[in-house]
Amino acid sequence: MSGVGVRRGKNHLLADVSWRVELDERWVILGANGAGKTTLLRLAAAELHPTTGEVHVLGEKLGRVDVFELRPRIGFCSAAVIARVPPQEKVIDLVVSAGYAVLGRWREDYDQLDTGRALDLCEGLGIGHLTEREFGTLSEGERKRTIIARALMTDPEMLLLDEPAAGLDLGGREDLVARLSELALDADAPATILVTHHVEEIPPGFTHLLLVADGAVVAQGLIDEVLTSENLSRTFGQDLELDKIGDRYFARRRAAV
Ligand SMILES: Nc1ncnc2c1ncn2[C@@H]1O[C@H](COP(=O)(O)OP(=O)(O)OP(=O)(O)O)[C@@H](O)[C@H]1O
Repeated sequence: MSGVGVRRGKNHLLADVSWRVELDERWVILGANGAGKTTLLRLAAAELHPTTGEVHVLGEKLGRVDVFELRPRIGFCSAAVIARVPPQEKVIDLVVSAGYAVLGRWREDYDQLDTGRALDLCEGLGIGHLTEREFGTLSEGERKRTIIARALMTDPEMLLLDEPAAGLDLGGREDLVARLSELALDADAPATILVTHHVEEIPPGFTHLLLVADGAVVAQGLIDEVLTSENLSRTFGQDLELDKIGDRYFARRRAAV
C-alpha cells in the first residue's frame, strides 16, 4: 500500500498508509476499536478499493485486476465469513468444498485427495474429531478453527485473520494462539496478517507489527522493535505498561503513583 486513504463521506477511515508485506512475513495489525484495522484487511482482501493511493495485492494493482481472479488466491477469515455458513453444513464438507469456491456447495464425489487434505488440515487445527459434526453445533472456538482450515484448503498465497480470538474463553484463546503459532512457524504457510485488539493474542512466530490509531499508522516493523510501552500507549491513547514473558506479550494500564 502506498499513500493509501479510504474516505466515506466526510470520514477518513484511513489516511496516508504505506505498508508492505513480504510473502514470508507474518504480520499483526493492532489497534483500538474503530482504528481502521478491518478496513486495512478488506483492502488486502481486494474487497475494497482505496479512495487515494495505490494498493498492490499479490503483485496485482487494485483497480486494474479482476478481483474475482485475485480473491481465490487469498484466504479470508472473519466473523462475517462465519455468519454466512449454513448451520447444517458438515465440517468436512465445508472445508473440502473450499476448493470449489462456493460457500456451502455440496458435491457428491469429492476427490479422495481433497478429502485427505481437508482431514489433515482439520487434524492440524485440532478439529479432527469434529469433521462429521454440523457447523451450527460447534463452539465459537471450533467454528473459528473450521473457517481457518477452510481458508487453508485452497493453499492461498495470503491468509487474513480478522480477530480470530475474539469471543473465545481463556482456554480457547490459548489453544488458538498455539495453533496460529505453529502455522506462523511453518515455512510453507502463506503470508499471514492477523488483526487483534490484544497483545496477549500475538502468537509466537509472528514477525512484524503494524500499529494503527485513528486511521493512521503509529509505527510498523519487527515486533520486537515496534512493540514497546511507548508505542502501545500512543496507539491506545493511555499510559500502558508492556511485559514480555517468554515469547508472549502482556499489557495493562500503568498504575498511578
Ligand atoms: N461505510 C462507512 N461509512 C462511515 N464510516 C465508516 C464506514 N465503515 C467504517 N467506518 C468507520 O471507520 C472506522 C474504522 O473502521 P474499521 O472497521 O476499519 O475499524 P476497526 O479498527 O476494525 O474497529 P474494530 O476493532 O471495532 O472492529 C470506524 O470508526 C468506523 O465507524
